Amino acid sequence: MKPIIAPSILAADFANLQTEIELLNQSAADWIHCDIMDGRFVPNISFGLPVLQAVHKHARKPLDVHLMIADPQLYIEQFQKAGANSITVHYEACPHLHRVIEQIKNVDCKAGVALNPHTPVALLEDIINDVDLVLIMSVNPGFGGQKFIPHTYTKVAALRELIQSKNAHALIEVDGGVNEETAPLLLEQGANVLVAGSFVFQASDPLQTIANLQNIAS
Ligand SMILES: O=C(CO)[C@@H](O)[C@H](O)COP(=O)(O)O
Repeated sequence: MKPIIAPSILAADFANLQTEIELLNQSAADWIHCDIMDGRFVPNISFGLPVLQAVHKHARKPLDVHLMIADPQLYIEQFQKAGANSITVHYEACPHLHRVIEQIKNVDCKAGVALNPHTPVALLEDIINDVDLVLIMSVNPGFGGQKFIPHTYTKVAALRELIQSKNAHALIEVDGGVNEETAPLLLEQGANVLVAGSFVFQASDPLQTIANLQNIAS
């Protein structure tokens, strides 16, 4: 099966965001990945609700919202209203993760949980049947254009095993340093969704780059 490709607009030209969204509309991208950073959970600030609303006005693909924020439970309804189709919160930011996942589902969004590079997949054992996707960070969250952490391959394989052993249906999404070298190996280990920022937006031909990612045989 072809992977789901979710270009991350963190790497887009924010001064020409409408043009960048139109480009993704014309591309083979399946989702548009939106990275929300608050300067608290991660040491960077990206954009928030008004920008997401603006993106939603032009986007013709589902918005995959990745909340890299502290206290995400306070903002779930607002992000859904701003246009999110899926909302992913960090395991490390949610002492009451099950409750937040329910909150996301109650507003009819797909619910995801993200793991930082140091957080083991095994910690998801008791929540894996409740989530629609698991996002494995393959860089430390906060910045685009970082070097891929190779241990991610093992984590993807471990997550695939966990999902199979629990008869769960969560998608495996990988985010950070995805490119033509890392993508085929990630798919081999069982990844279903590839997030790519700089690899897409810094390419000379972003449309072809997205199509190539989607056509990698796993
Ligand atoms: O969440 C993040 C960074 O925290 C990612 O979505 C990055 O935006 C991916 O960027 P590249 O590594 O593909 O440039």
